[in-house]
Amino acid sequence: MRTVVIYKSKSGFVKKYAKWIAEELSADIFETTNLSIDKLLDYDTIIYGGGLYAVGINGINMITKNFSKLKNKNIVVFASGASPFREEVLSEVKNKNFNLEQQKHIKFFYLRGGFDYSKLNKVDKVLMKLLKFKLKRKSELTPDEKGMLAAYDKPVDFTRKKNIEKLIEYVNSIK
Ligand SMILES: Cc1cc2nc3c(=O)[nH]c(=O)nc-3n(C[C@H](O)[C@H](O)[C@H](O)COP(=O)(O)O)c2cc1C
Repeated sequence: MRTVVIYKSKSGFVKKYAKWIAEELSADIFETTNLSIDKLLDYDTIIYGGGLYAVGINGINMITKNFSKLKNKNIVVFASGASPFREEVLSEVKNKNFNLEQQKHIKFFYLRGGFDYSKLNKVDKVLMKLLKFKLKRKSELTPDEKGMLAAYDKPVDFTRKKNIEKLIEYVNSIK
């Protein structure tokens, strides 16, 4: 069975997971930039990884817009956000990014990434500055919000190789 890992990563967290996953599965790996959808047709299992940006999975259109071409494949998607894993977050992400048919077909995993303000592009820096401003004006902050504020000054990296175990187990089970 041929497996490919494709990913889109802004500051490197998703890239790190994508590399670990590809190594573990001896799979091919490509960044999605300039990658033609036809290239994916050579594979039986497609693993897509993208960062979470306002609950949207970065670049997921590549899978969802081409779903009719890909639905005879095993599709696995992982998203990496700065927030800790929570069931509610998982459902919110699935509902925002996939329609019902896609939710049934696509196996989804959340692999916690990190946050590094210094690596953001200009637009994301502005967006995150606005969020910082909003958080600073709140009278009470949740522990996650406090963590987020602290991360502006000191980058956080929650990527751990063990986080990929369930995804690897799943892919090996469909081989
Ligand atoms: C503009 C912006 C929006 C974000 N939105 C979310 C979010 O909705 N949920 C979350 O958990 N993390 C969010 N993050 C954090 C990123 O998902 C996190 O840094 C992720 O690890 C990025 O992976 P990448 O650098 O490989 O793209 C956001 C970051 C930025 C800059």
